[in-house]
Amino acid sequence: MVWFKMISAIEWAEKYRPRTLGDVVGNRKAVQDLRAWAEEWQSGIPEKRAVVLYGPAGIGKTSSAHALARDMDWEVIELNASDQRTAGVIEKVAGSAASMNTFFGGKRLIILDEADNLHGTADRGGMRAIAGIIKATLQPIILIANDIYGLTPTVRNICLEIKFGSVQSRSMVPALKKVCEAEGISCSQEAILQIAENAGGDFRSAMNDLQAAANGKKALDVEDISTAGRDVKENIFKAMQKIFKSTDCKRALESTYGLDESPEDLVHWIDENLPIQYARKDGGLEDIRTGFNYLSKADLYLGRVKKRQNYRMWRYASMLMVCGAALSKTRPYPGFIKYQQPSLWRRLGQTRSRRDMRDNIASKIGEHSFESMHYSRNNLLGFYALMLKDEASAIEVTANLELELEELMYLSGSTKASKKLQKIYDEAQKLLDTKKEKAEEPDFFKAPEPAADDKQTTLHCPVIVPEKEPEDLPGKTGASGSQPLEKKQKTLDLGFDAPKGLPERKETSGKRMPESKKHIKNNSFSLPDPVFEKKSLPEPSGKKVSHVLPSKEDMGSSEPLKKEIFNDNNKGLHAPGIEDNTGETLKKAEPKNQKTLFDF
Ligand SMILES: Nc1ncnc2c1ncn2[C@@H]1O[C@H](COP(=O)(O)OP(=O)(O)OP(=O)(O)O)[C@@H](O)[C@H]1O
Repeated sequence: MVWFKMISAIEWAEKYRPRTLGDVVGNRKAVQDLRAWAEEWQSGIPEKRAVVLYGPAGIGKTSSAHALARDMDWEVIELNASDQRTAGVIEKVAGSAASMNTFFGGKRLIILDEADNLHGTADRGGMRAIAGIIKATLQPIILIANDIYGLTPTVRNICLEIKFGSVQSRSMVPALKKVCEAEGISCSQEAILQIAENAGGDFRSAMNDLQAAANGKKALDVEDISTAGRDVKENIFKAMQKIFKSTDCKRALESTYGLDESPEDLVHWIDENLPIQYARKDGGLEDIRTGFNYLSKADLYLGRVKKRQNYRMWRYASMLMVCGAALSKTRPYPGFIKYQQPSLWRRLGQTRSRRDMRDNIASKIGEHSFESMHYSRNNLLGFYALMLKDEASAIEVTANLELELEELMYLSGSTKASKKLQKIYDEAQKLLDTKKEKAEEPDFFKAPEPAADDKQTTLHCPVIVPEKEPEDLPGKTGASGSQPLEKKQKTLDLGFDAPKGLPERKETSGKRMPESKKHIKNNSFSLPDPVFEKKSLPEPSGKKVSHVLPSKEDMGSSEPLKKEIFNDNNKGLHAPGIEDNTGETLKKAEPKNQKTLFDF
């Protein structure tokens, strides 16, 4: 039954999704601004090539974007949160859609839903990719976000910001009525009003509530509507009122049962509001003192719960904090009090984004300097901040760490993106682009990087492998013919494909290599560190042969290596060096009954 309700609830919100901008309920100004921006696109490229629609959930942001496309007769390309939205994917999908014209010359609207939530903050590159696409786009782009501050300042600067507010309940009523009529349900005015008010500005919730209440009914009355509020905060404020205004311990306790707060959270609420509520004009602190006395006892139980993981003791903690706070007053405290959220949470919330920023930068520094994030945060942040004082080194640092503009602001201690910082940032981007281009440039001595989807891996070894199969090579026994060719062919990473069947070169370290070092590694003149890995390759017969990869010394000359590789086909296709000096494989050289520490 519950399952059925959930499925059908989704259906109504979808079924009555606004088709045109005229159907969007409320937010008239936002809709107007959106339409005006779209009209600018009809006569060229507007100053702001993208808009960001932001505001709480369920108020019609996504619907408005789609309705606009329908009104303007634009194609839509959408990248929503369920898609994988890394920088690469964004560039590939949105970037190519933005840079190309449509077949018939019409416009194509690119919608990026939940733009403030690109894989949390893990993919900072995604935001940079978006900024790049917006700056150059030939097609209109709409970003949708709940939290405008979830976008980087760079992206916000280049977008037209359009705020969508909560839908007022009086605007919802006529729209909900229409739905009732369309569904053939007679709904009382009070019932509709109740649903609209319960929704707290979220029109999607109102639609879902209406459908849930009307399920299987022909008429809907106010009694059919669940009056349970949606907003948890409203409940906690009511609970505060019951605790501080009455001396009925039972009622006060009951008011906390339905809360979505654990006793550990509740104690913060009481702790915050007790001195506000029991403050006296005559300066008497007696009630506050008694109240805190009970809170400290409740805190002891909370500590024990944590220590012993015995959650049964929560009940003593709750009893002490709630009843203690309610009964500690010696006289009534009438009048309205604005109860507050625990300031500790507020403070943590306020500094959270800055702490996140600091940690993000520290991890970039850590990666760059091969130090831990913790060490970089405590010891290196200051040095890097000093390096920003000089403009030339600031550009280098920004590029090397791939800092975002706001990270640059943080590290340089600036509260706003000054022209100087913007210049440093732009120069760093240019530097990064040049580096990227250089890395992509086909080098005479460097083989092209294998494509991402190409399952080939390469081994670093300057070997020249003939394009043709080594049929005409002397000493070939035809093993390659009998050996099945693997699709995931492994090659030597000196730029050339290795013969089929060569053992795969494993990454010996899990640590990510910085770009600069990768570049050196990819140079065809650089040799890899020797890799002595035992690998088993299937022999044509199905038997396995153990061997190791060639050592650095063995790979000093490409010509003998080439020959050896192909001359050795009859030995199970292994590269030179797979045998040790005695001519035996390392595996064979291992003493069979070698004792280990555990044997003693
Ligand atoms: N202003 C509105 N006018 C008409 N219908 C609306 C409005 N807001 C929400 N709805 C209804 O709620 C559903 C969800 O709306 P929509 O997806 O546009 O919300 P949203 O603001 O983009 O929310 P989210 O941020 O969660 O994606 C729509 O299918 C539609 O039925």
